[in-house]
Formats: sequence, structure tokens, C-alpha cells
Amino acid sequence: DELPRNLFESINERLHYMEDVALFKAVNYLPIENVQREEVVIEQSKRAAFERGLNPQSIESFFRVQIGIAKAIQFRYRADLLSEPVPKEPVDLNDVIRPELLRLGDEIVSRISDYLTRHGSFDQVPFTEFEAIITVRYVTAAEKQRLFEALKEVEPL
Ligand SMILES: O=C(O)C(=O)C[C@]1(C(=O)O)C=C[C@@H](O)C=C1
Repeated sequence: DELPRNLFESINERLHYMEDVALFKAVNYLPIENVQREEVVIEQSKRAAFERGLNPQSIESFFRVQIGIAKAIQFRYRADLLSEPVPKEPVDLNDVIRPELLRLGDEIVSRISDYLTRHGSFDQVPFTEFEAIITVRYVTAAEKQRLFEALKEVEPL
């Protein structure tokens, strides 16, 4: 019956922020990859998973795929920024974007949990439904596939 559209929209929203992240880092000469920050994001996702009755290890794997794609988006956009004028006023990474990313991470975990509670698995959801909602430019078709596969691996405690 119902599709996890809200979940897919939250995933898309998280990926959409990566252009703002990349712009902030480009104008401030910061590296794209921040391993320490990734661990903060992963730890929070595992805590949220446990609270929502999901296997933290399976959420960690899904978040690692999301973060990998987040970095790929940032590298592609940063390359474009080398030959374009700065398109807008950057949004502050620490004060604005990172808190939003943590909030969206919690929202993604709770929406996965809600869907699995009602439907047991994502097996009945066609990839085309996911693909249609992930509209962020700089995400490849192969990355969408990998992200959807990782989502389907998330399991209850
Ligand atoms: O917070 C950042 O700096 C981001 O770029 C976001 C993010 C993430 O997806 O959470 C992605 C790449 C970084 O290595 C760390 C975290």
C-alpha cells in the first residue's frame, strides 16, 4: 500500500544540503572530508537506531553509504565552483547546516523504523519510486542504486 515517500524526501533533503556544505567549505578553503565529523554522525545514527528498535550495525552501513555519496556530491560541485562565480551567500556549516544534518539523520532513522514496523521490509517498494524522489543534481544513477540497496539491508534489532 503506502510508499515511504516521506522517508525518501528526507534522504533527498539530506543530500541536497551537500551543495551548501561544499560552497561553505570552498569559500573557507576547508577540506571536504572530515573523518571526525563522520564518526559523530555515525554514532548519533546508531544511538537513534537503537532507540527506534533498529539494528545499529545495519544503520551504520546505510549511513556510511549516504556519507560516501555526500562527499562525491561535494567533490563534483566543488569542481564546478572552480570555474563559476560564487553563486550565493554561503550558509554557516557549524551553526546551521550540521545541526540540520543531525536532525535529518534522526528523521531518516525514525521514518525507516516506522515503515519497517508497518511493512516488515522495503522489498515491495520499486526502485523507480525512490529514484523519482532523489532529485539532487550530482548524484549518479549508480549511487542511487547503491543507496537503495543499503536501505533495504536495514533490519530490526
Ligand atoms: O559535516 C560535514 O562537513 C559534511 O560534509 C557532511 C558529512 C555527512 O554526510 O554527514 C559528509 C562528509 C564529511 O566527511 C562529514 C560529514
